[in-house]
Amino acid sequence: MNLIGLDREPRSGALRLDGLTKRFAARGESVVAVDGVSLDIAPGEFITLLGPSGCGKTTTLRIVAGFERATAGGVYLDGVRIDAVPPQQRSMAMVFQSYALFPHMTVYENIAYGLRLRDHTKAEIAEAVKIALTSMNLVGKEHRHPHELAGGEQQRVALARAMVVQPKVLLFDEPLSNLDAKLRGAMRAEIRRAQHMLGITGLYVTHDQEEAMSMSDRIVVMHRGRIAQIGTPAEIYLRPASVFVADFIGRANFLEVPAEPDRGHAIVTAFGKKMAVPSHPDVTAHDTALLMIRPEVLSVAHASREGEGVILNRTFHGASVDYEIETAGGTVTAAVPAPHPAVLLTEGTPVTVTFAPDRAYVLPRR
Ligand SMILES: Nc1ncnc2c1ncn2[C@@H]1O[C@H](COP(=O)(O)OP(=O)(O)OP(=O)(O)O)[C@@H](O)[C@H]1O
Repeated sequence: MNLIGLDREPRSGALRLDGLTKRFAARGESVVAVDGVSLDIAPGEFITLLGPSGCGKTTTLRIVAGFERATAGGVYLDGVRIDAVPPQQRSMAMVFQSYALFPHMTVYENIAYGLRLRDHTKAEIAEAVKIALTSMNLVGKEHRHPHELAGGEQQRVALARAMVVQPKVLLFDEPLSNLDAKLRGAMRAEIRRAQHMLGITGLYVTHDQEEAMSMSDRIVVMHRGRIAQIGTPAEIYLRPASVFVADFIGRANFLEVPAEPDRGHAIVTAFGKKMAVPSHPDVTAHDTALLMIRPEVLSVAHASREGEGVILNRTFHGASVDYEIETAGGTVTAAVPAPHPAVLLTEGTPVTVTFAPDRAYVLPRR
């Protein structure tokens, strides 16, 4: 998208959060919403703040946008501290869950709004809006008002309006929560495509782990105002820094096992077999640790004699089947690709339970 205002240097948009802390006074009590958050975001990177309700992600985003002032710490854009810069002068644009479109303006006027506030000719604006309309698949809708559009279309207008002014940073506050699941999937891809094409840095807030995983270059998992882990989606999913992260990102079985550390691995016994499993560095000798096995990592097969477990329950999901299995180490869930109906295992079936050790992970119990 070749929009106007491409006068900024191509690799700008480096964002630094340095020890951000935010305290709110609520009913005579002090609430620490954000607690020493430090983060470096590279130009053009797409970062997601992910965490449960109340973990401080929205407050962090609002501080970056300038809607909220940090109690301590600072925000830097391309090395310049911007805490005192008003929101509209930060070279950032925000996309909200509620779309926040101007209801009395047409699609065209909504998208053109930010450009009209700047020094652009009518022809430049028309050209930029046309490109934005095309790229967001809104051609033919330019004369409609927001209430004449579907939710997904409204969000595309909001996105076009934010991008057309060529900000250095795009901020997203749960922008897809009001859309149905299928549309959400399509919009994730559209947001990523547009953000990548324009090379704009993206900071995205969500509590939806699947959304974070499918969109982000890196995910920042937050817990009680602090960063619990920063990493690529794969790092966070496969090598979580804590039980909290493992549990929050997707589903996980946790088996309590004695563990002996051994060069980045831990020697554990699971389902009657001794094995070396990749291990968190904080697992120490003689620890009782937690062996994390994602449900899709477990293989289940009918045992001709006594197996490692017995099927307690089966849930058919279409593409996969969940089996709840009682084992000596506790009840585990296995998610296996849906087989031919004749091969579905039934309750009470004795089964063997196996997994590839390098697809599991040992965490300290803490
Ligand atoms: N204006 C405010 N006054 C008092 N407390 C606030 C204010 N804004 C947020 N908080 C508190 O700060 C904490 C973090 O809130 P925040 O909205 O940042 O979390 P969140 O992770 O975005 O949650 P959600 O997904 O529910 O929006 C919460 O305990 C919240 O109640």
